[in-house]
Amino acid sequence: MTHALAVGDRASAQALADDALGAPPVRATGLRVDFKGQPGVIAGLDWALAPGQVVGLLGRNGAGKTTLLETLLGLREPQAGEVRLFGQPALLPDDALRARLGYVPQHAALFEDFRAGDLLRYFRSFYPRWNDAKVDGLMSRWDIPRDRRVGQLSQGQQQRLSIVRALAHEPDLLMLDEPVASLDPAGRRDFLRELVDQVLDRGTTVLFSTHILSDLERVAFNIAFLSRGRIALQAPQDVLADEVRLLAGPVGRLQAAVDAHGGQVLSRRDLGEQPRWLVRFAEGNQPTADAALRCEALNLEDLFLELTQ
Ligand SMILES: Nc1ncnc2c1ncn2[C@@H]1O[C@H](COP(=O)(O)OP(=O)(O)OP(=O)(O)O)[C@@H](O)[C@H]1O
Repeated sequence: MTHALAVGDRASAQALADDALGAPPVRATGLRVDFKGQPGVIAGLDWALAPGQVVGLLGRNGAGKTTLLETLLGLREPQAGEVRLFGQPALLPDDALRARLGYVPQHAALFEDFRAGDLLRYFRSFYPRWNDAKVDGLMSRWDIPRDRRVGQLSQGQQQRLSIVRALAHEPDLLMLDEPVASLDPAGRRDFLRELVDQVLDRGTTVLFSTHILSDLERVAFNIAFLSRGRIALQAPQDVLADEVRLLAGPVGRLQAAVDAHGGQVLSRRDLGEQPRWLVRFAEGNQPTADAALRCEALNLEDLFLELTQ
């Protein structure tokens, strides 16, 4: 007879296994966040990020991306479940763990009256490590005047400053909430290059939310789709392109194709003129289209629309 493990048991069993293998940067177990009148914004999420992974988090407005990032970082207490960062409870970080974390919130509550340079000096005092050369390089490359008050910087400059602040102490885990929303295309490209460098140089684990799919398409990030409080799908982009197909045709044909090719149905719309299912097949094992069955690969935007409806 098997027994379902309670979340607490599962979390501690997982913690033991993590300790044996080296704890991952992020491990969420049975995570649940409810808001008044809105239960299940995060709905029993089990998720982990591997060291050095760079994950783009996608989801519609209100899907819960900010809530998820805040909860993963221990800034918001979940109604159920647990988050561990490098094996430590996210809600009880010690100074050493704090120094390993970097966060760029969606609306940076930067100190408006501080001059940009003073703000960085202030944050510098909190961290055992601070890369002055990186800060100087980014401040001049990104054109942020050090002597201007933060409140007088443009939105894009404030966002850049927030990114500089988060990169300066060389965190091992970096979470960014729509970090490029106010950046121009050149700034976005430069930011992405910086992220990639950070990962290549230091093996930083990065999780960032974004709505700008074209940026993701340019870099081979791992993509995670948040929908209905869970990660509906996560894979590197090339794997998504190779393995995920939209099938359209009569339900019987769709089921037959899934059965014959061992597909995993990710979403299905059976109503309407032509039912269509989004299905993941092992590489090289996709059904072929015929007169009764349409079978097509999707670009990131179409995949987003199908998965996050
Ligand atoms: N403090 C709060 N109190 C009540 N409801 C909240 C609170 N914060 C978020 N919510 C609700 O939880 C849901 C998820 O919000 P969240 O900001 O996490 O979404 P998001 O995916 O980051 O959205 P966006 O893409 O628009 O930034 C929304 O419906 C929002 O109204």
